[in-house]
Amino acid sequence: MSAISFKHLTKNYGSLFALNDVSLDIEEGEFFGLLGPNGAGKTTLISILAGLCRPSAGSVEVMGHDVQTDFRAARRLLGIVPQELVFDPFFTVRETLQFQSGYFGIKNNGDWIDEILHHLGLADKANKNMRALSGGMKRRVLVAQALVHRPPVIVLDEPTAGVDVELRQSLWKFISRLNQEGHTIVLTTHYLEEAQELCGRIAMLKKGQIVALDTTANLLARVNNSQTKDGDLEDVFMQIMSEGR
Ligand SMILES: Nc1ncnc2c1ncn2[C@@H]1O[C@H](COP(=O)(O)OP(=O)(O)OP(=O)(O)O)[C@@H](O)[C@H]1O
Repeated sequence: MSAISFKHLTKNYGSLFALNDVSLDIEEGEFFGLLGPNGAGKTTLISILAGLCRPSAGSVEVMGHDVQTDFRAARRLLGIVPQELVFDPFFTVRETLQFQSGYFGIKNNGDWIDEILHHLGLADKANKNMRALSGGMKRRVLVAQALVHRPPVIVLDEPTAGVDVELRQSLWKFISRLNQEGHTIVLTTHYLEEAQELCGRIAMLKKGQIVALDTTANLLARVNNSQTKDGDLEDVFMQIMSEGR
């Protein structure tokens, strides 16, 4: 069974097709990268997956559960780290995570919350109000929030935008560990060197369509190395995006 299965997914706003007949299967245990320029449709794809946006046509399943007809089961299997920082400023970090656990009907989640706080370098911020945190710290809480219910599938939408080097490294170490433990990871990022280092397989989106889907190694091998630096995903990306213009 696939971790995530997008089936003939289309989303249009009038004549603008944010997604145009996208089909894609992400297998259990993969570290998968979703790349594309601004406006390619990455966030739309994730919003439909999260049940925040309805497709115009097609469907999505998370481990066999349809995100529309079987929303609760599908949502429980997913941990989503959104791009935008949205919080209740009056809660502390710990309260935010306890509240999120309650949303999934989980009680006595303190040990796991402590573990997440520790791995994300948030332990000393646990009792601070959300409004008192810096942007980078708030982003760490977003990651923590996505993990409170121990979801097998974790989706990160540009998690390192505006984040310092130290957090990037600790975040990737933690996420890689979760992947090694069997979690499926889906990542969107504009930092191609991160995708190159972390992702086993990559889909590239352009104007709502998949224009490349392959292992990272095969994508890197695609570009003629006499023209480019050896094995640089940025060159591959630029070449693929310029094709068929
Ligand atoms: N509510 C909406 N109404 C109209 N058009 C929209 C709406 N939401 C998204 N779009 C359009 O759909 C297209 C895909 O947007 P989307 O946010 O999915 O791209 P993205 O790949 O996530 O881009 P970025 O890298 O900038 O985050 C864009 O052209 C965008 O302007």
